[in-house]
Formats: sequence, C-alpha cells, structure tokens
Amino acid sequence: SEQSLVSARASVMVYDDSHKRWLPSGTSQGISKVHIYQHVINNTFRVVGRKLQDHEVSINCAILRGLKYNQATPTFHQWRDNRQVVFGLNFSSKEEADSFAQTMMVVLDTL
Ligand SMILES: CC(=O)N[C@@H](Cc1ccccc1Cl)C(=O)N1CCC[C@]12C=C[C@@H]1CC[C@@H](C(=O)N3CCC[C@@H]4C=C[C@H]5CC[C@@H](C(=O)O)N5C(=O)[C@H]43)N1C2=O
Repeated sequence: SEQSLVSARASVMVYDDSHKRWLPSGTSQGISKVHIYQHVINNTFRVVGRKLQDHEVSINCAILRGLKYNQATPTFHQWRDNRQVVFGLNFSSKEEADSFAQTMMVVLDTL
C-alpha cells in the first residue's frame, strides 16, 4: 500500500538541541537507504530510512504540509518534523541529494 517515489544513500542525523551537536540516528553510525514513500490509499507521504548494514530504521518521519526543507549544502539537507526534531541527511552523492530533494519538493507542492 506504500510505494517508494525515490531512494538515496545518506547518513541520517538528528540534532541534539541541548548539546548543540548532531548525532547519528539509531544505535550506530552508518549509511542508510532513505526512501520517500507514498501511501497510495490515503495519499500521505513519509521519509523512511534503514541502515544498509542491519536494516535498523534510522528515520520514519511524516511529510506534512508546511515542512521547510533546507538544502544547507549540495549534499546535506535538513528539516524539522512536527515535534520540532531536526533531521539531517548527509547524502553519499550530489546526484542522490538532487533527486531526493526534487521528489521532496514535488511532494510538498501536492500537500
Ligand atoms: C532557522 C533554522 O531553523 N535553521 C536551521 C536549519 C533550517 C533552516 C530552514 C528550515 C529548516 C531548518 Cl532545520 C539550522 O540552522 N539548524 C538546525 C539545527 C542545526 C542548525 C543550527 C545551528 C547549526 C550551525 C551550523 C549548522 C549546521 O549544522 N551545519 C552547517 C551547514 C551544513 C553542515 C553539514 C553537516 C552537518 C553534519 C555534522 C556537522 C558538521 O559538518 O560537522 N554539520 C553541520 O555543521 C551542518 N546548523 C544548523 O543547521
């Protein structure tokens, strides 16, 4: 019932506001395969990432109207979820960052 619109390799990070530093998301560092999934029945979207090594879920974040997607650098993009958690994606390549961002912008336009 969910289809992947785009996938990209990225290191998923979460910003620790209290210590002003980025932490790897999940129990270990490592590259994830990060998708934007569309739930076709209720037309909702989310970002889901799983570590390449052990398939641990590194991100599972709804894409909601009004999300501000910041392309801080060509390979590091970031946004706040609706609980104000800041996620960062450190992409493995500029090409993957571009295709992910392009799909994200299209999704945000349809919300
Ligand atoms: C208005 C607003 O909300 N602004 C938010 C951003 C935002 C804007 C608009 C909409 C949504 C959002 Cl979320 C904001 O500024 N935020 C969100 C939390 C963190 C941060 C605050 C302070 C620090 C200062 C430096 C900067 C930073 O984090 N980086 C610089 C650019 C890439 C650089 C790349 C990689 C990561 C990998 C580890 C660390 C490193 O390279 O070692 N690092 C970096 O250093 C990265 N910060 C931020 O991005």
